[in-house]
Amino acid sequence: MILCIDCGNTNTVFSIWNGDAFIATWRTASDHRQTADQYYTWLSTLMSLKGIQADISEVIISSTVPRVVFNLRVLCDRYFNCRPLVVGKPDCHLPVAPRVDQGTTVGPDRLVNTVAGYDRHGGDLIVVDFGTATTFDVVDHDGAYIGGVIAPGVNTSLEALHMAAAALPHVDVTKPQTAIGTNTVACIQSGIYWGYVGLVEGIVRQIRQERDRPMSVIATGGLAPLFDQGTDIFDSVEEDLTMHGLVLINRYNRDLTTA
Ligand SMILES: Nc1ncnc2c1ncn2[C@@H]1O[C@H](COP(=O)(O)OP(=O)(O)O)[C@@H](O)[C@H]1O
Ligand SMILES: CC(C)(COP(=O)(O)O)[C@@H](O)C(=O)NCCC(=O)O
Ligand SMILES: [K+]
Repeated sequence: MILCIDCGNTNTVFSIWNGDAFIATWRTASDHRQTADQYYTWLSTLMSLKGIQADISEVIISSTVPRVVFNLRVLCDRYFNCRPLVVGKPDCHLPVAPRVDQGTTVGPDRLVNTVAGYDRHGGDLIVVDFGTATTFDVVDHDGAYIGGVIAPGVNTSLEALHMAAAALPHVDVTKPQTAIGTNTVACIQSGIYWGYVGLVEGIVRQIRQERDRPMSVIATGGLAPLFDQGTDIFDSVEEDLTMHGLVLINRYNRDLTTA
């Protein structure tokens, strides 16, 4: 079985691929202080609760938090007796190289989303990922990542507003029925929700204008389904997109070494 790990700035998601399907997915807060032993205790408990035998033979990691990778490597070495494939490292190959400014490091999550999106939809694609940051990845006709957009994430913006304004509480993001809020919480929720709907629609419009061709738009990340309710800009919402990309990249690299 393959263990796929997607570490974002807020959450780290572990999924187990049995060769045909993901048989389990678990989430923990991203924290570089979490040790290999802590990961394993947590993971093995959840696995035994689901009755999953621990025959993990391969691990692939995408991490937007570089410091987390060290302990994840120790986890693989100590408990799964394998060397993980880490997206973005020189020994992890991608089907198509990104075309960006020389010296730029593209977030591994964005590279993985590109591979997954291209596999499912073909080229000329925009992938919107609602994470700690809201990112837009532009995928060329041949599957290359050619750049995109990084905007503050929905919860990141809410937190910044709460921190900066003495009288504004922390609120949870939901879809308000109306744009006009009649109390403070409703006003903030409207600003965030309809503000992000406008941000996504505006950026997609701008990208399409620059590319001057039809482009599909797919959304992923924890908050994608909520925002999908307020716009018809998305052709699909795919919560498993990053995990799907990790499986593809793992297979691609395995095929290269056995070829
Ligand atoms: N289903 C959900 N409902 C509400 N908030 C969510 C949900 N899933 C994720 N979030 C929030 O969205 C933000 C981004 O989460 P996530 O996609 O895990 O980010 P990252 O990949 O950057 O770690 C976080 O603040 C998280 O708490
Ligand atoms: C933009 C990101 C912070 C998004 O990370 P996330 O919201 O998934 O935690 C991450 O992809 C990153 O650190 N990127 C490096 C710069 C770039 O992609 O151009
Ligand atoms: K992400």
